Amino acid sequence: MATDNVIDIDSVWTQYGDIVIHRDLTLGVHYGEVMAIIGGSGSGKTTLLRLMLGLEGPSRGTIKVFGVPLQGCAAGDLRQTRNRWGVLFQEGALFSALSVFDNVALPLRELKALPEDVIRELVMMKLDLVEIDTISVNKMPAELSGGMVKRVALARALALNPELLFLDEPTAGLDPERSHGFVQLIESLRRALNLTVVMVTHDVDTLLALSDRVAVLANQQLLTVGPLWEIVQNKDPFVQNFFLGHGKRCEQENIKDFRDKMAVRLHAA
Ligand SMILES: Nc1ncnc2c1ncn2[C@@H]1O[C@H](COP(=O)(O)OP(=O)(O)OP(=O)(O)O)[C@@H](O)[C@H]1O
Repeated sequence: MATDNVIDIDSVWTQYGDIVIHRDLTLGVHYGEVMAIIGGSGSGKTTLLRLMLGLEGPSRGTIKVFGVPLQGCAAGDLRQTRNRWGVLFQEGALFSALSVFDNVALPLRELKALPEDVIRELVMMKLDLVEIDTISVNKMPAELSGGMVKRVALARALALNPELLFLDEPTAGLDPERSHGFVQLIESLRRALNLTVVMVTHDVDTLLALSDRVAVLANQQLLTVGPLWEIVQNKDPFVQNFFLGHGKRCEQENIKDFRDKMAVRLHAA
């Protein structure tokens, strides 16, 4: 059945031995939205991300990305589908033995279809997008600040012009100023590149700045999903604790942000 979703998670169970991590979880990610996933430690956020990336299979249920079921599809279809998304792993996860340039070039070289001069042009374009200057192109990851590592990793995630971007704790390890700058960069790029974004985060400021909807995982299930201003009104103790002291701010700022986003979309339509 055709849906308006980029990702369809349908009745998914994840189990390790007797331990159930996800119990009958169903969630759809709409085209063009930023879906944030929150939940307590061990609630299964990273595992859910790994399921959406096809790095693990569920014990039961199905996961489709761009309408392609990740389990049981032909290897070629899976490869093609993977080329339509980019991933920013926690801590950047750059290859320490490769320069900035080679890290970003890697997904392009893996296509085995592009000449080196085209790869050079594309890499420089992506590095420019994430505001990395030409002086840093030949640096090794160990020579970069935490903020630069994130931006290079973002350039690599965008190397193949993805339609879908996965972010795992995008601002973890950054000080508030760098975190704010990085969130602004993601927001401007996702608008400019028309991206659908799925992100796992613990950070309320990141949620406020980026999320259209928030999915809350608790007790092995999807507790609730909706826009932030609606989520903060949920009386579940995890939700109340998560937004402790931020509730009113989330409601006020997010309602305003929600209106702004709607105005942009209505204007664009
Ligand atoms: N391969 C595995 N084998 C056994 N247990 C696993 C495996 N992968 C994850 N788990 C368990 O699944 C649970 C959920 O882990 P997950 O990393 O998804 O949680 P999380 O919500 O991302 O937590 P955190 O916020 O602390 O990173 C944890 O109890 C973890 O120990």
